[in-house]
Amino acid sequence: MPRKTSLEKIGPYSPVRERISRTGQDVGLAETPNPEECIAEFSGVSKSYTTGRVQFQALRNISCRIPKGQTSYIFGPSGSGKTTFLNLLGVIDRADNGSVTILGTRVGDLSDSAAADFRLRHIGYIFQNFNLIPVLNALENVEYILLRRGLSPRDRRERAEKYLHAVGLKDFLQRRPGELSGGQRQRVAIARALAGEPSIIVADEPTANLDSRTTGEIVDLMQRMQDEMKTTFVLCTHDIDLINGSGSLLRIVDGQIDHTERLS
Ligand SMILES: Nc1ncnc2c1ncn2[C@@H]1O[C@H](COP(=O)(O)OP(=O)(O)OP(=O)(O)O)[C@@H](O)[C@H]1O
Repeated sequence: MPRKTSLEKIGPYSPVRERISRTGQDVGLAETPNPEECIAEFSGVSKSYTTGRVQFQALRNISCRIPKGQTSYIFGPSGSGKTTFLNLLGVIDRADNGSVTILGTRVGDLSDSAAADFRLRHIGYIFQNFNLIPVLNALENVEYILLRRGLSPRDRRERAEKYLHAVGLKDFLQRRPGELSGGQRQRVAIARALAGEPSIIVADEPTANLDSRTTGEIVDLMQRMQDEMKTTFVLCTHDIDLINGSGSLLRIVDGQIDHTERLS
């Protein structure tokens, strides 16, 4: 029987088959990019949550690598463990077992204050509900992260303007989040994530609160920013339409990675 191509193995997600061109090569966990081409590695990672007396295993013995300078899509149905995965990669939470290594640092071994410092220096975040500070305007929202990183007022202003211009908000710098559309708010959040010039940007369902036209614009923007700046983006979604362009796909089902794919 002929060997199934990797996209055929994706099975019920037929839009992927239709929409994504590919190398046809199933990467396979053992063959995922060489360690030197990777920015992060999960090794035997498990994570469970306890509610009352019930324990739920959200991630089971996950091993994978995240390639540097590309977009990786963490794709899977609701409840499959995508956010849990992203929280470990974003150093927001710690694994129960196994290790998460980012830029050569086993982040689970860091103290709370060292983890906070690591997040500030290396990770940018984009959330589905934008998480902007309502009393600050667009410029100040972006400057705030740079203030925390110790940039001078002049450097903060220059850098915040540069990234807000890059995401198409040149004329909206003085607007507060409440005076911006959903798409514009997410553009501010993307500018904020980029402005810190982090090693990795993690984006958890970044278009979940946007209409389909705005979703397309935001997806294109993130792709363009990734192409131009060669930042590593890791984006989790249950929406196949977000998977656009090149990079890697990791599908999570029931807390396990059941498929990896190099996209082109
Ligand atoms: N803090 C928590 N306490 C208890 N259970 C949790 C907690 N966080 C997540 N879970 C459970 O762990 C599982 C994985 O959740 P997770 O949010 O990682 O999935 P997801 O793939 O991101 O889902 P969605 O696409 O719906 O956001 C789910 O069954 C969820 O109910």
